[in-house]
Amino acid sequence: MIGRLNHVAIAVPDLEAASAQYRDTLGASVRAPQDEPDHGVRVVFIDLPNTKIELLWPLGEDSPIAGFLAKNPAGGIHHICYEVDDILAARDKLRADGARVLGDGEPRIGAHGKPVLFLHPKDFNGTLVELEQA
Ligand SMILES: CC[C@H](C(=O)O)C(=O)SCCNC(=O)CCNC(=O)[C@H](O)C(C)(C)COP(=O)(O)OP(=O)(O)OC[C@H]1O[C@@H](n2cnc3c(N)ncnc32)[C@H](O)[C@@H]1OP(=O)(O)O
Ligand SMILES: [Co+2]
Repeated sequence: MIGRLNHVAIAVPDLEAASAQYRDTLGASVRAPQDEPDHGVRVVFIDLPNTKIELLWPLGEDSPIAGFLAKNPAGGIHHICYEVDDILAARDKLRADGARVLGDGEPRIGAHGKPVLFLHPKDFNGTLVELEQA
């Protein structure tokens, strides 16, 4: 079911500093910030030869990453995103296997304009998993 690793997301306390570090110190290709108000984050994508890094910064009062940053003030790996061919079929199988699909279970459009879903970290070895329709 899961396919390519689409991105690894890192929550950061300072998006400009993290972007500059990846661009200047690590010599990576860093895209411009994009606000995702529906998801309560501002994101910066970093293109790697085999996947992407998604830097996440909280946008708005009730950002879903605010709690994570409060617990991890220096930042940290927040989630991993796998691609799936059919996100609704994936959702239904995951539910049938007892995994918790977050939110109301309906895919929402993510940062790449594709439907995404999130799976509870407690069901996947303490790792928040995002699925993105390939
Ligand atoms: C623009 C879209 C973009 C894209 O790629 O397309 C994105 O990726 S948007 C990313 C931001 N959106 C989300 O993360 C949505 C899904 N996340 C959630 O619904 C919440 O963050 C949730 C439910 C995972 C955690 O909620 P909260 O922060 O309120 O913490 P809880 O106390 O409810 O957490 C319960 C339990 O889980 C642990 N936890 C929380 N976040 C993570 C995490 N990122 N990785 C691993 N574990 C996590 C938390 O520590 C609690 O554990 P406990 O042992 O009970 O303390
Ligand atoms: Co993501």
